[in-house]
Amino acid sequence: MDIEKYEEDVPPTRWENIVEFIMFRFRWLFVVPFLLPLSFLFNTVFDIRNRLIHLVNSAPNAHVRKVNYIQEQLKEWNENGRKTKLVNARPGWLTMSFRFPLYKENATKIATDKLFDILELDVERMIIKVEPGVTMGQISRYLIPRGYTLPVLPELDDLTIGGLINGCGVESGSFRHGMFQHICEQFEVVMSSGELRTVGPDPEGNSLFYAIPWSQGTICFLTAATIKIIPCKKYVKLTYKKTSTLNEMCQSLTTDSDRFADNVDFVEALQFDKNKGCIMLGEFSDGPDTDDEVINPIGRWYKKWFYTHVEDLINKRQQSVEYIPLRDYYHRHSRSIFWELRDIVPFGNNIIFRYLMGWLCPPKIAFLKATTPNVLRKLYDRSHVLQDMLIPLENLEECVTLFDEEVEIYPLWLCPFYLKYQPGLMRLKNATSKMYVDVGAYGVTTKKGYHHARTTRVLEKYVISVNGFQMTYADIYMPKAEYAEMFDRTLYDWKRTTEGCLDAFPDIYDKICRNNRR
Ligand SMILES: Cc1cc2nc3c(=O)[nH]c(=O)nc-3n(C[C@H](O)[C@H](O)[C@H](O)COP(=O)(O)OP(=O)(O)OC[C@H]3O[C@@H](n4cnc5c(N)ncnc54)[C@H](O)[C@@H]3O)c2cc1C
Ligand SMILES: NC(=O)C1=CN([C@@H]2O[C@H](COP(=O)(O)OP(=O)(O)OC[C@H]3O[C@@H](n4cnc5c(N)ncnc54)[C@H](OP(=O)(O)O)[C@@H]3O)[C@@H](O)[C@H]2O)C=CC1
Ligand SMILES: CC(C)=CCC[C@@H](C)[C@H]1CC[C@H]2C3=C(CC[C@]12C)[C@@]1(C)CC[C@H](O)C[C@@H]1CC3
Repeated sequence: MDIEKYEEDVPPTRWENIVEFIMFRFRWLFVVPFLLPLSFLFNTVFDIRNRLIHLVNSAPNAHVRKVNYIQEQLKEWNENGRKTKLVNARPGWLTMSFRFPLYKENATKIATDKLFDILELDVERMIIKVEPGVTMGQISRYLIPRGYTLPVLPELDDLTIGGLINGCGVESGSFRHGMFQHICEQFEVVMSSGELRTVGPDPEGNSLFYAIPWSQGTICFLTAATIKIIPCKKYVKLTYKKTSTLNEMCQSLTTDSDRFADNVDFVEALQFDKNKGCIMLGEFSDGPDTDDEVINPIGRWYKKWFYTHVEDLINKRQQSVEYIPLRDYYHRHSRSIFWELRDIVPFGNNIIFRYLMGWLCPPKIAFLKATTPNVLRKLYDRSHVLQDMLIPLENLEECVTLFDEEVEIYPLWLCPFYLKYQPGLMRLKNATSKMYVDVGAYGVTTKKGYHHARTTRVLEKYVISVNGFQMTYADIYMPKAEYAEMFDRTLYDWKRTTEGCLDAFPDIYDKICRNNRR
């Protein structure tokens, strides 16, 4: 029996329960009048700034200066005797996870957060070179009007290149192209010595190239990444297919996740309860061929939240087809922050609210994070689930059944991705590339018997047993030895030893474990 004690074991007093309830139900009183306008203002100003930078093309010159500054910081740290650990300066409230890093408190903060510009687009080599602070929203806004896109472009606007490479990234193009790390061609990095290096999959330097993904900035600082681009079209022709049993979902998703299929560019599924689900197959398209076909610009402010639209469609028909503007498709889960906004602004999907205030949505995730009151954090600590488990597709049925038994949060996000056999932390144990699926559970659970830490441990143990991986932005309770069972540390440890990282950076486990995050 698991007898470990956790913070969440102390039950809230009656008074705390009442305050939590009020804060949870009425948080919108702060979010709607304050955070929505602030988010809108911030996004507008940042967008104007980016357009100006592109116009004057100052980013490449500024990049050299910014990298020099990082090197100077590291030189000084070396001269001072390498006494502290190194971390990125990006403040905790800006990052895409629920937690704040405690490990940054006494560390030396290196200024990678000043690097947030697009450096170069080369359509002959079909690559884009970007700084690590560039976000998915910035990239899609820049590339799509020029006729290109990233093969894997994760949905939330504020995810950064640095986070998706040093953490990980997955999206509906992943069934064909793999994870975010698999579309990267080169990394420009600064080592703890201050040395600037460019590494790629070619034999010279490839071990460093393969060691960086998932390493959470514990080997070197990423200062730029060169990423593959592909041509795109104006629309995605999206076919929604209802599934009526879990078994049907698993069978169909397996058949549909065919990375060699000519007419499928995106695969994603939503499971709405134990039985009902929807598989969505997307294809790049120039638009409808006939007048009967529907264009649905789902990103517009007055449109229903995407996941509710999907559920409505499958409640009416077994199969439907729509044409969605490409950028609207990529950011389909942004407006409702997957399904998190329903708890924060409960009337956010109401038609009147959408028409009047929808254009201000969504609130910036970073602002929500920075302003989460402590009382609410306690409630979230006890009953908010935020987990992405990456498991072989063949285990999907038992995994969803386990999620249903343990957390019972719907919709569940199901995103198949191709996992290449490659060196690095995500190395496959049986040396064969195969189709995996991300099972994502986001939201507050009311499941009886749910215990934030113990339930997560149950899920973690299951994931290890099927050679799966847990996304490291989420709460991780497994001990270090289990982490080393889940992830292959061979290359990582070798690189850390030979590149002088041991005294320079925290160990990866010390960055991701629950104890070192608030
Ligand atoms: C591109 C690249 C370049 C590299 N270059 C170098 C280099 O130049 N120099 C260097 O030192 N390292 C290098 N490494 C790191 C290298 O992966 C590690 O040093 C690793 O320990 C080498 O082990 P291996 O390849 O023999 O076994 P692996 O391929 O790591 O072993 C596969 C699995 O078998 C197990 N295993 C291996 N041998 C045994 C055994 N005898 N008994 C039981 N289990 C076993 C391992 O634990 C592992 O789970 C490089 C790695 C990469 C990816
Ligand atoms: N669809 C998807 O795939 C989604 C993914 N996510 C997760 O969110 C995270 C990304 O969020 P984001 O806010 O962008 O990133 P974060 O700032 O959270 O960074 C994630 C990790 O990467 C490290 N890192 C970031 N930039 C650099 C750099 N330039 N050099 C070295 N290390 C770096 C950070 O180090 P340090 O701790 O020192 O700051 C941190 O450990 C990822 O972990 C991803 O898995 C979340 C939602 C959706
Ligand atoms: C698609 C994948 C792989 C992951 C999606 C994860 C997101 C749903 C979460 C990442 C950061 C989370 C935060 C919140 C909701 C869920 C995420 C966006 C909050 C906005 C929830 C409310 C809190 O007060 C603040 C949280 C900040 C982080």
